Amino acid sequence: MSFSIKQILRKYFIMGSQNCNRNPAEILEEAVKAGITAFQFREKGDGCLAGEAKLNLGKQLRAICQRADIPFIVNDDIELVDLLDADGIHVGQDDIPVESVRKLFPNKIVGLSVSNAKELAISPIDLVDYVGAGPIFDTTTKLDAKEAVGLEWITNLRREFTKLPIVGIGGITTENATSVIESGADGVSVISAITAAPDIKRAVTLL
Ligand SMILES: Cc1ncc(COP(=O)(O)OP(=O)(O)O)c(N)n1
Ligand SMILES: Cc1ncsc1CCOP(=O)(O)O
Ligand SMILES: [Mg+2]
Repeated sequence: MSFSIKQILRKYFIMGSQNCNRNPAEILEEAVKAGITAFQFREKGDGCLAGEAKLNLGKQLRAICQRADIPFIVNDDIELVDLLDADGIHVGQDDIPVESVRKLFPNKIVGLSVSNAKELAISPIDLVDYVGAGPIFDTTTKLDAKEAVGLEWITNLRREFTKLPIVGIGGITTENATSVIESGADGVSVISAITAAPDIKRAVTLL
């Protein structure tokens, strides 16, 4: 894979079966064809799969990304990284510490959620490949999401870290995606803007 992290973050699609009202593999295929630049397998929340069913879906989605040469990132689940030969892992502030993740996977993409200055102060930014900043806007997709922090959070992060790869997350739509990039993010990460889109090709193109 020869992409830079900033290119990978451009149109970063996140999804699990709980986000899909039809076959997740079909949705991912359409999103890949439409031009997403990375995918995160996030099987989490009400109605999500577990155990073998989760692994099997992961294998299916991993294969789609492999064929299209799109980076495949696993959310939270350390064990799945090797089982699915993922390109990376995304963790949050309450997940396995970044120091351990980096030790386990010295050569994989590691992403960390950072939602505010307090979290930033305790985050080993030098150990991660990118930061997921948000929720920028209100979202109903993640029930335990923190309060929306607004575009200002992206502006602040960019001012402090001129070179750090940053992706915005939370409530990002085809209408507000430009404002996230204009505030200094390298890309947008979305769930419902793609999974709930009546026309995935159009949604990804607009993003
Ligand atoms: C790109 C990106 N940014 C942030 C998150 C949120 O991670 P986290 O805070 O650990 O919450 P969960 O997704 O695990 O519920 C993310 N997944 N991806
Ligand atoms: C996983 C996650 N982390 C912070 S907000 C969020 C959900 C994003 O979903 P949507 O793009 O539908 O608002
Ligand atoms: Mg997490």
